[in-house]
Amino acid sequence: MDTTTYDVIVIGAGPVGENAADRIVQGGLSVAIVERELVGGECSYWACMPTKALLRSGAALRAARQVPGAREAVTGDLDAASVLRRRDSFASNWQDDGQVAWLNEVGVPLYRGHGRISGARAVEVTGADGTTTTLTARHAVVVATGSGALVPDIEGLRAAAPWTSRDAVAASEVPGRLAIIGGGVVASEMATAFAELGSSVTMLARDGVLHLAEPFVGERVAESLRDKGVTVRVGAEAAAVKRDGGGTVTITLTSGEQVEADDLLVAIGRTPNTQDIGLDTVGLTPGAWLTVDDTMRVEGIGDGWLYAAGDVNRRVLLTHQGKYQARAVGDVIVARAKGGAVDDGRWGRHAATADERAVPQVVFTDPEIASVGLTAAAAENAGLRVRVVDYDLAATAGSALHAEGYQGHARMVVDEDRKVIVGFTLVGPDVAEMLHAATIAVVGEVPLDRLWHAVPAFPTVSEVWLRLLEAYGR
Ligand SMILES: Cc1cc2nc3c(=O)[nH]c(=O)nc-3n(C[C@H](O)[C@H](O)[C@H](O)COP(=O)(O)OP(=O)(O)OC[C@H]3O[C@@H](n4cnc5c(N)ncnc54)[C@H](O)[C@@H]3O)c2cc1C
Ligand SMILES: NC(=O)c1ccc[n+]([C@@H]2O[C@H](COP(=O)([O-])OP(=O)(O)OC[C@H]3O[C@@H](n4cnc5c(N)ncnc54)[C@H](O)[C@@H]3O)[C@@H](O)[C@H]2O)c1
Repeated sequence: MDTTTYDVIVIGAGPVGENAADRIVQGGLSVAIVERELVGGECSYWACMPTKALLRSGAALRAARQVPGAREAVTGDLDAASVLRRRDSFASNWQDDGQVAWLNEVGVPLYRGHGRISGARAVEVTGADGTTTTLTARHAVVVATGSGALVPDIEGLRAAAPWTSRDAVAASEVPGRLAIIGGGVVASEMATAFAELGSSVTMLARDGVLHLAEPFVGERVAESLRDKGVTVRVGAEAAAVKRDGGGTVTITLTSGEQVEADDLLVAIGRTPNTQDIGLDTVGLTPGAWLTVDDTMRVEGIGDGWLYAAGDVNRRVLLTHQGKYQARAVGDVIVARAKGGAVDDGRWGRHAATADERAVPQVVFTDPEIASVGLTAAAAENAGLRVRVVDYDLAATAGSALHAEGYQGHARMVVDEDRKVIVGFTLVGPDVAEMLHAATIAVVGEVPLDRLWHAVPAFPTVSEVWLRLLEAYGR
């Protein structure tokens, strides 16, 4: 058995592990990274990038069809084979050479294999050929092992070989009939993509469509899915699943009704990849999410050598937010190792403060949903004195130019005591790129009377900022 020592060991080379390692090297420490599958993680091969590639062609086609002049030039339907090929290229054909080359470039040695903590500051790596290498860390171990799809205990479900998000994202064919259990982000995006690619989709949205967002979000996405021919069944819950010899899947609902499909996607959330990473060797529970403080240090570990960033700590299951945590964790490990000052107060360099109240997210459905911070309901639940201002995005000059029949909506949630925006939601075509202005307003806690002087250019959809402030009373 080979034993090698580094300042820091990172387990998991997804976007978060890669970024943490990079930051640690930039800080002047040595670091090794352990990866059991593909360097780049879920996001690169089975999540963010390939899903957005699956959705982009449909969005481009819709956009062209909404503008006279361009509309006449578009004569056919989506070419599914071509969409899938483009998806393949955005998943780098499930090869990680490019990302491995990047690790080499930044000076991070890669250990391929399954990583397990084997005691304080020790990680055992088991390679595909069964050989083991023990890595020891002088300062810290960072767990960035991410999450996997959660499959519920529904009678017959596992035996029916359902799709998880990985299967949907990497599908080589478009199923004739696709049923989806779930009404969240994966379910909504995949229902959009497969409906546009030609599947007949049934969505079993037990708790509603995107039900944690502002209420108008789910309403608009559900309406648009129905317009695409998707059967959206809010409140429907699967009780049993069976796949027959011919391959047809039958889902029996708790109401007794049955839904038939060729494939069934389960998209009801995630489970942490912590079942087999040696948590028991340091007194933690295998299979549990890792609870961390604002510097991503795992709670309950002796002298604090263990950190967890990204999906695995459950703070926010988004790539950009995980990478933000990775920057904080990389920098704080370096600071602590070198005896430097630790800036872990609110909005400090070593704290992922934005995770609490300023998380931006774009859901690439039709219409797109772009949101940051708290919904009105969440702000009220947090005890804030809230004022909600709504505006019809279609009433801006920019939106009329952008597309014929543009439909959209904006909501600004104001903390009345501080006169700052704490939440912002946009629904409409191409609103994704408008989100960052709202993120800056929320994170910067920009007072509304100063925001008045941030004048949106004419004629853009961003003029909604002016209209919202006028509606507020400026
Ligand atoms: C379908 C889908 C679409 C998504 N779309 C978006 C989006 O558009 N935008 C967005 O921001 N987020 C999106 N997400 C969420 C995003 O994918 C995750 O938040 C992100 O991948 C988390 O990064 P991570 O590095 O924490 O984990 P992961 O990306 O899961 O990477 C963890 C890595 O650790 C490795 N690993 C695990 N255990 C071990 C072990 N014991 N030893 C060695 N290696 C190990 C894994 O192989 C993996 O490579 C999407 C998620 C899904 C499922
Ligand atoms: N564009 C993006 O940012 C993007 C895209 C896809 C995924 N993601 C991330 O990936 C994560 C996983 O997405 P997801 O859609 O799997 O989870 P989710 O948490 O977004 O949605 C899960 C849905 O399943 C429902 N549900 C839970 N248990 C159920 C059950 N037993 N039966 C039926 N329905 C049930 C919930 O009510 C919810 O609507 C999300 O946290 C999200 O942040 C992000």
